This record gives sequence, C-alpha cells and structure tokens, in this order.
Amino acid sequence: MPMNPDLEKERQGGTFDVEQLTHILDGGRDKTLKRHFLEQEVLKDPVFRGPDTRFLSREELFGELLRKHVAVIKKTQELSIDDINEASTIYSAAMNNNVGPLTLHSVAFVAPLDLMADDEQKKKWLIPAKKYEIIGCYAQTELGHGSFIRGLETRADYDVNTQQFVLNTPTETAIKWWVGGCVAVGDIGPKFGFGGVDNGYLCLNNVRIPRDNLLAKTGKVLEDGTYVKPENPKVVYGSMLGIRAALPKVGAYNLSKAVTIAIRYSCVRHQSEIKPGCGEPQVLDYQTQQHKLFPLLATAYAFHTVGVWMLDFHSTVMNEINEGHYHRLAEDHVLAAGLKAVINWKTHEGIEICRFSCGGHGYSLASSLPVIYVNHVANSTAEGETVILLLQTAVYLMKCVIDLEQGTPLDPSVAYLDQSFSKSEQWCSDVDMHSLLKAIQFRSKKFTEYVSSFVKKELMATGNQQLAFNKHKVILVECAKAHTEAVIMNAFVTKVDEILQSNPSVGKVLSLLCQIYGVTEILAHSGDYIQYEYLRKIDLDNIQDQLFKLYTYIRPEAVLLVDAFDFHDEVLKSILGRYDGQVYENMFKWAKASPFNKQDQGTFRKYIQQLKQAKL
Ligand SMILES: CCCCCCCCCCCCCCCCCCC/C=C/C(=O)SCCNC(=O)CCNC(=O)[C@H](O)C(C)(C)COP(=O)(O)OP(=O)(O)OC[C@H]1O[C@@H](n2cnc3c(N)ncnc32)[C@H](O)[C@@H]1OP(=O)(O)O
Ligand SMILES: Cc1cc2nc3c(=O)[nH]c(=O)nc-3n(C[C@H](O)[C@H](O)[C@H](O)COP(=O)(O)OP(=O)(O)OC[C@H]3O[C@@H](n4cnc5c(N)ncnc54)[C@H](O)[C@@H]3O)c2cc1C
Repeated sequence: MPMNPDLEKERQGGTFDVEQLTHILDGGRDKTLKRHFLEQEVLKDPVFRGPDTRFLSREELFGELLRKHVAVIKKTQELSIDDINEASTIYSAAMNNNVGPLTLHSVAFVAPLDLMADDEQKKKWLIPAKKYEIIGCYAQTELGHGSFIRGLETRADYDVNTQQFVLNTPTETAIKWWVGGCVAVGDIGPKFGFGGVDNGYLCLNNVRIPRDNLLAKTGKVLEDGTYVKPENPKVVYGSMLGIRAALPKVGAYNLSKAVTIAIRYSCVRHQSEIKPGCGEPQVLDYQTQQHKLFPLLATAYAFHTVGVWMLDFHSTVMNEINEGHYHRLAEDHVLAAGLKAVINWKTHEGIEICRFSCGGHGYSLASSLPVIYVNHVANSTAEGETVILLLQTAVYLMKCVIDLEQGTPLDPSVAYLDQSFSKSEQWCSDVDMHSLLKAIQFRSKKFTEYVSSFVKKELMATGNQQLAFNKHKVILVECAKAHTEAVIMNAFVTKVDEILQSNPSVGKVLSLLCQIYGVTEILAHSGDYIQYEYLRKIDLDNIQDQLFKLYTYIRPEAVLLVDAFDFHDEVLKSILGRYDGQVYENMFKWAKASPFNKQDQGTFRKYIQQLKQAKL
C-alpha cells in the first residue's frame, strides 16, 4: 500500500538517524535485530493468526488469548528462549494490546518461587512451573483487604500431628479475590479491562497442605511448629517488589504505543483552516495539539529511560540479597513503589489524552487506544494501589530527614536532599536540562523539609507516628511524587548526557525532549517555586516561552521520534497508527468487516415492528 504523502514528507525531515535511536532504546543493535527476528517468528506463523480480538465477547476473547498464550509458550520453548525481555517480545507480538491469561503465572507465581523457594522446593515446583507443567497464581488479595496486607484474614493453622497447614478463609471478606489466572474456583465477573485474565475468587475450607509447601528459602516452620524468621522479614514482600520494579517499563511501553498512534494520526488528519482558502492544515500544526502530545512524547522517553534504570537497579539489589546483603532493599522498595505509582498513573492519564487528541476515531477500537487504556489502567491499582505505594516512599523520605539531622549517610537516589541549591541568575527561554533538574531536585528537597516539619509537630503533639502520618497524608503523597519526579529527571538527564557523547545528533533531539519534560514538570508546580522563592514570574514566563519554542524544534522530528519506538503494525494493531498512514481506507474496511454488520437484522425488525403496530 502506498505511503500517505503527509507521513512520507514527515520522514524526509529530521536531524537524527531513527535506526540508531531504536538501537539505543533496545539496548544495542543486536537486541534490535533479535527483537525483529522474534516478532517475525510470531507474525509469519499462522498459528498466531485469528479473529480481530476487538470484535470478540469476553468469553471469546479469553479463549482466543489463551490459545495464543499457549502458542507463545510453545514458540519460546521451540526457540529455547530464556530471557524475559525476549519472551515478552514474543508475548507482546501475539497479544494485540491485551494481557494474556497466563501472565500472572509468569510474573507472580514463578517469580516468588525463584525468590523464596529453597533448593528442594525449586526442584519440586520451580522447574515444572517454568515448563508450565504446573500453572500457578498469586492469591493474596481478599474480598475485604488488598492494600493492608497485615489485615488479611486467611488462616494457615499448623497441625503438628500431621505436619500440615490447614488453610481457611474463615469469613466472607477473607475470600481470596482478584486472583489472576485462578482457574480453580470461580471468576469474579466482568471488569473494566484485563479481559484476557480470569481474575478469580478462591474460598478455602480446611484445605490441608504439607508443611514443606511453605516456601522456605527465607523463613520456615520446623516439624514441632517453631517458626524460624527470615534474616530480613521484608524479603517476603519480594514478589510484589519484583513486579513493581518491572511496571515502570511496562508503563513506558504502553505510553509509547499511544503516542505513536496519536502523533502519526495527527500528521494524517487535516482539519479546519488557519488561512481561509489555504486548505486544512495537519492537526499536529496546531499549538494546542502539540501541547497535548509533545510533553507525552518526552514523557514516554523519560519513562523508558528510568524504567530500564529501575530494572537494572532492582536486579543488582536482588543479586546482593542472594548473597545475604540487604542494605539496599529499602531503597529498592521505595524507588519501585514511587516509580510504579507515578509512571503508571501519568501513563493512564497520557493514554487518555492521546485518545481524545484523535477525536472521534480515537474513541473507536480501530485506534486500539481504548484497548491499550483499559488494560493499562489496572496498573495504577494492581500490584500496589497508587496512594499506598507513594506513602511508602513518603515514609522513607521522612526517615531521610532524620538521617540528615543525625549525619547518617543517605542512599544515592536521595543524596540531593543533602545538597544546597541556589539560583541567582534570571532564567531566559533556553534553560538547559541540568538547571531544570536542579530546580526539580530543589523543589523535592524543600517539600520534604516542609512536610517533615508538619509530621514532626504532630508527632510531638500526639507521640503517635501513624496518627502523625495519617493527618498529613495528602502532602506526604505530594512529597513522594516530587521526589519520584526528581528520580525520573535525573535518570533522563544522565542518559541523555551519555548519548550526547556517543551519538550527538540523537543526543541533541533527546535533550530537547528532556527540556520539555523538565519545563512541563516545573510549570505544573510553578506556585511552589514562587513560594520557595526559587523562581520569579519572569523566570516562569520565560520557560513558558521556551516550551512553545521547543515544540517548534520537535515538530519536524515528531514522526521520526515515534518511528524509533519501532512498533510493527501488527504489534501496535491500530488503524490510526499505521506506519503507512493509510487510515481512512482501512477504517472503512475494518468497519465493514465488523461482525455487527453481518448479523441478521431480524432483531431490529422484530422490535421496530412492534412500534409500527402501535398507534403512534
Ligand atoms: C512465555 C510467556 C512469556 C510471558 C512474559 C510475561 C511478561 C509480560 C509482561 C507484560 C505485561 C504486563 C502487564 C501487567 C502485569 C501486572 C499484573 C499485576 C497483577 C496484580 C497482582 C497483584 O495485585 S498481587 C497483590 C498486590 N498487593 C499489594 O501490592 C498490597 C500493597 N500493600 C503492601 O504492600 C503492604 O500492605 C504495605 C507496604 C502497604 C504496608 O506494609 P506493612 O503493613 O507491613 O507496614 P509497613 O508500611 O510499616 O511496612 C513494614 C516494613 O516493610 C517495608 N516494606 C513494605 N513493603 C516492602 C516491599 N515490597 N519490599 C521491601 N520492603 C517493604 C516497609 O518499608 C517497612 O520497613 P521499615 O524499615 O519497618 O519502615
Ligand atoms: C486488574 C487487577 C489484577 C489483580 N490481580 C491480582 C492478583 O493476581 N493477585 C492478588 O492477590 N491481587 C490482585 N489484584 C488486587 C490488587 O492487588 C488490589 O486491588 C490492590 O492491592 C488494591 O487493594 P484494594 O483493592 O483492597 O483497594 P483498597 O486498599 O481498598 O483501596 C481503596 C481506596 O482506599 C485507599 N486506601 C487504602 N488504604 C489506605 C491508607 N492506609 N491510607 C490512605 N488511603 C488508603 C486507597 O488509596 C484507595 O483509594 C488485582 C487487581 C486488579 C485491579
């Protein structure tokens, strides 16, 4: 199919090599080539062809995705794929923006076995689980409790005579609920999205399991019932930590898809007139459209950068813990908590902005933006609700203030809290990314000190830390967000500095995105900068001008920047986001293919007929 002339023209501009940026995003040319190979292994294999999942009922969708997920597993076994990133490539190429039925087996059942099973248990369960000889799920949440783990009611009473645990969900609120991939007892019913996963309920009534079913790498129960505590009790939270550490990159992936669709479509879509008689411009030429999409384009790159960094950091900490060193577990936990919370929340807002920036067609499943949205938004609740996780990060920051007062060294990711910040010169409209980072770190430091003063005062008055925290939860959450933004900006600036050395043309365009991200973040909290007397109105006016100027620089690069995400059309599965931009012809073809247009109109006639018989 010929290329849409608008997109053809967009691809003749640009100042950087798209393929080199794709290699950087993938982690190197070899990784890109391997990803292409794996995608083609799926796209050329007829077993992965099937009905358009957007036309399927919930039951049909579950069945079709289960069929494809099994095919994904067989393909990874056939290709001897062990690497989770490579497995995810095959999975994403097959799932058409859905979450597959066996995802929880991989991310929430196999992972805890790897983390907390002793060698015997690994032989018994981890090896068969990795081969899918046993399929598992993660049944923690109950009807009455999800966030408050210490409030869970399920019981595991030890029967010393039989060396067994007797499991009970003693009350209705104790019923295990939301259990992804729980095909045993029952499904909790239709959901907002996540239609590919059968989230189940599980009632336990005197279910007996052997003592050695308790994963014993950390804590264990001896034959006489004595409980041997893990060296570090927090390790039992490790399986949640692992998924949280991975979710920032999942958020970046989903936002990159949405931005690709919205920016390509915004170049194909012509609407209204700027100069009468001069034809309808591309909607991406409107400043308002740029203001919707270019900060999100910058955000997708920022989130990808920090998502990769978080996974590396978490992997290092897990290796240290395997060697018995727990000193970075707390930092890992609060970084994963803050990044998972902020990135997934901002991503779900961003996907929605991408959807309505495509007008009516964004609302059609033909765009796939609704599919990406409803499957993504779960990540702001699942694996730790947004506020809950931000409070974890906030409590850690309050401890950092005390550490500072006591002269205790801070963890690297919060070292900036011990720095002094000053800004004397007036900002013009070309503030560099390092100055923007300093400003964002300054705000986080000031906010942390401000919130800490309130919490301390409350603590002095009540002597109860939980009460003190509970009274200031709103500003504690904002404090955690401010810190997390400093972590994101720091990762982005650090990566761009590195790329400026290795590939100046790519680095330059990424530095523009980094400035857009930083300026957008500062303008979103301009009041704080005035209140803390870090910026004046003239500074804010100048960086507002800078933002609009940056849009003009990014406009000719925009399509190339989303092309660099390198989503194959069959992976993106969006008619609005097609690489060739042939939207209208394919929208019409897709609509005509809808089963709804094929179904017998008898129903329609039957009821309308009643009206005709009535005396209207
Ligand atoms: C071949 C096929 C290929 C397949 C490839 C698959 C891969 C494809 C992936 C792509 C698609 C992915 C799509 C999305 C997948 C995601 C699916 C998600 C499914 C969802 C699952 C769930 O939701 S499971 C349940 C999750 N539940 C929660 O998160 C509960 C939240 N609540 C809590 O964590 C806790 O209650 C708490 C932390 C809020 C409170 O804990 P507690 O009551 O103990 O009190 P404290 O706050 O005082 O904490 C005590 C102490 O512990 C520290 N701590 C707390 N949590 C942790 C932790 N996680 N790690 C380390 N430390 C922790 C805390 O800081 C305190 O420390 P102190 O030093 O004492 O202060
Ligand atoms: C798609 C999806 C898949 C899931 N898969 C699984 C799974 O496979 N296995 C599993 O075990 N669970 C699963 N869950 C459950 C999930 O982990 C919980 O929904 C999540 O932890 C939130 O807990 P909750 O539902 O009890 O919400 P609640 O904690 O009841 O939250 C309700 C509101 O109360 C607020 N709140 C609660 N406590 C506090 C507090 N201390 N301070 C301030 N505000 C508070 C929250 O911020 C929120 O606004 C899944 C959930 C979803 C949506």
